Amino acid sequence: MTSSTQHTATPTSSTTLQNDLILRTLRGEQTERTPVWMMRQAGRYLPDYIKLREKYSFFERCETPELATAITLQPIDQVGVDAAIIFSDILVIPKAMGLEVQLLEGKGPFLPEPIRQASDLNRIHIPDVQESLGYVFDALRLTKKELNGRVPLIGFAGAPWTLLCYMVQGKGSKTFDDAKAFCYTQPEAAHRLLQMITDTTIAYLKEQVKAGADIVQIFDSWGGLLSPADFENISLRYIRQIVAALKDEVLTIVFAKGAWHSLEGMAATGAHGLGIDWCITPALARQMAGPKVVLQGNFDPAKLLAPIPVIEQEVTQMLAAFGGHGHIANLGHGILPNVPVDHARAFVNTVKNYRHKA
Ligand SMILES: Cc1c2[nH]c(c1CCC(=O)O)Cc1[nH]c(c(CCC(=O)O)c1C)Cc1[nH]c(c(CCC(=O)O)c1C)Cc1[nH]c(c(C)c1CCC(=O)O)C2
Repeated sequence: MTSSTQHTATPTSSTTLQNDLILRTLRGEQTERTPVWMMRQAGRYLPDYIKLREKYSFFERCETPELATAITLQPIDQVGVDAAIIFSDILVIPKAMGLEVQLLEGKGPFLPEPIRQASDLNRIHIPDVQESLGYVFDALRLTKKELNGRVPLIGFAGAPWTLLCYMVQGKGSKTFDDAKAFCYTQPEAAHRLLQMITDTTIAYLKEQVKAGADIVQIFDSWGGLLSPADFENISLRYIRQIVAALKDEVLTIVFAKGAWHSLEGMAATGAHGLGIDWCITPALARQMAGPKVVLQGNFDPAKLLAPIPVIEQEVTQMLAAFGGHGHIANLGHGILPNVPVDHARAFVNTVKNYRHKA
């Protein structure tokens, strides 16, 4: 292990990294093979994670840097992905802003006192991120040290719209209709909330970069619930602010699930990479996003439940469809909890063994 002094981030330099494939890809360089990682790779489907879950609550796991680091490293050691993503959650932001957030076993997030009207905004604030989220930065620093240059480290945050969904609805939902109703009936309060989340997220991600994140990804898991016009007005305009504030300091990836209609607008934010799900072909995504931006995705996570030979065949087809350049192999959404570890490994190894024919 290297020195115990604090890590000084050098986000654009990869000289100390043994595997910098994903960084070079995001910078637009041609690489010897396609890099690969999996959204939600830390946790859920890994037996060692499930053991930790019996001993510590979800937020204990997030807030104890030694636990967060151990969980972050599990897929590096056990599945062989080309990047680590810090173990944390998008809901640490609503918590830091002053809302109570619970994670109910088997049920998901629960916020007992959600935001429902303008006066509720008095209950939340833009936090000092060092004070309220210092544990995330500690976890990033410790993970960076433990990784010892093996692979780059990805930091992340939820997009403001996706965080509003949980802060207003108070729990998971297929439609987030209370969150939408809030935006459509009280637009002034909704935009005030979105701006507060945006300001917090910018400060938060900047500190993640200082603590060692080589890449930051913005997860807009519920972007696809909005019409193209509403996506622009409620989601993309805030993502644009976040990317603008970060893109000269760190490599950025925007993943707005289901919002493929706005790939052109997302590319125009200047993000280095855009995540896509399995409901769009690589060719159409490339056409919409333009030639420059890197595309990340887009394997259907449920297909990891298929037999291994099927996974190998379908991953090979996906890689061919992306054409070899400007692509980071990933799933089109998070890995499912019931995926066998050797199926996840088959996904990763198929990418690693594939060579695109010139
Ligand atoms: C919407 C969202 C959340 N959290 C996240 C998103 C965006 C990505 C997506 O759409 O999947 C992001 C997230 N959550 C977690 C990570 C860790 C890093 C990684 O492995 O990618 C990341 C990147 C850990 C977690 N966050 C959570 C778990 C599972 C809880 C547990 O294992 O006890 C993990 C490993 C809990 C969580 N947190 C959230 C939900 C809906 C749930 C419950 C259902 C679920 O398991 O996904 C909110």
